[in-house]
Amino acid sequence: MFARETITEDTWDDLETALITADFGPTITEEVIDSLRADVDRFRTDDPRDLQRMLRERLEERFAQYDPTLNLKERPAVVLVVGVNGVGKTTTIGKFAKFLTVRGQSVIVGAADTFRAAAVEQLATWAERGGASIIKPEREGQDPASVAFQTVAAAQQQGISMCLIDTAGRLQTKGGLMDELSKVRRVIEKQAPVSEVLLVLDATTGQNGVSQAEAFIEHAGVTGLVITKLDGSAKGGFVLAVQERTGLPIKLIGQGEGIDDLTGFTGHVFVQQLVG
Ligand SMILES: Nc1nc2c(ncn2[C@@H]2O[C@H](COP(=O)(O)OP(=O)(O)OP(=O)(O)O)[C@@H](O)[C@H]2O)c(=O)[nH]1
Repeated sequence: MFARETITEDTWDDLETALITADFGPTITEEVIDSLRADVDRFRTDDPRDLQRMLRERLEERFAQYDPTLNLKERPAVVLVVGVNGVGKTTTIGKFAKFLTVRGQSVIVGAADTFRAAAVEQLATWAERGGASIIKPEREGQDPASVAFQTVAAAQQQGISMCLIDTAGRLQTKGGLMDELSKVRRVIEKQAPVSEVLLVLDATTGQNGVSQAEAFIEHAGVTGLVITKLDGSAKGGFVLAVQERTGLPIKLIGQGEGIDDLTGFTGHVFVQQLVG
């Protein structure tokens, strides 16, 4: 598209297809194309390389509306990780622990998803890989809020700087889940403020995944998003669509199943990768 001699009607058709295929969604696609057509007219250019540069600028402007900075100033900084089943919460916590430990932080993880013993063991494995200690429930089905409480208490007693709390992903009834989460939060806040509530979304589920997570967005006080499985999916546009749809900034992205496959989010870098 950008390597052609000139900008033609085919260029616009191809650009539209590319943006839709990358999961920007129809609204962003239309707005971006309309504004690029206006720019191309205004600057009287027919050079596809100008179009590529202008596309980069348009997307960067939109990303710049959101601040991806993690708020981890409190000690301990308590981070609740929420999201529906299978989106990559446990994996993300392991990767995030590693992300923080290599930056000199000490990390403790709380297994507040207490309903599946296997889930607790999976989290323990990831915590170990990430260099974090872990607080596990004493028995299956223990009140998640009490595990969260013990985790924050352990962080305070041991002077650990970061506290990552894994929560249940089941979408039982919306009411039940939200009651559970608000109890976890209330109990934590008796000891320490909650610095971040990160909602994990799977890029491969696209806009459907956002609908499934709506209850969290409405009721869990989410402060930022983590987008997982961005590797191997050509769905980078989802990253912008999801920010604009939820009004929430993306703070971390997962691009693989390995412990090091989590990075902070920089709109500028992301657009460079996406547009070239
Ligand atoms: N390719 C890829 N796979 C990922 C990524 N993040 C997680 N996964 C995979 O997604 C699957 C589910 O990850 P989990 O961390 O178990 O998801 P979860 O949300 O904790 O799941 P539940 O505990 O069942 O709610 C695993 O097979 C992970 O390896 C990623 O960034 N890229």
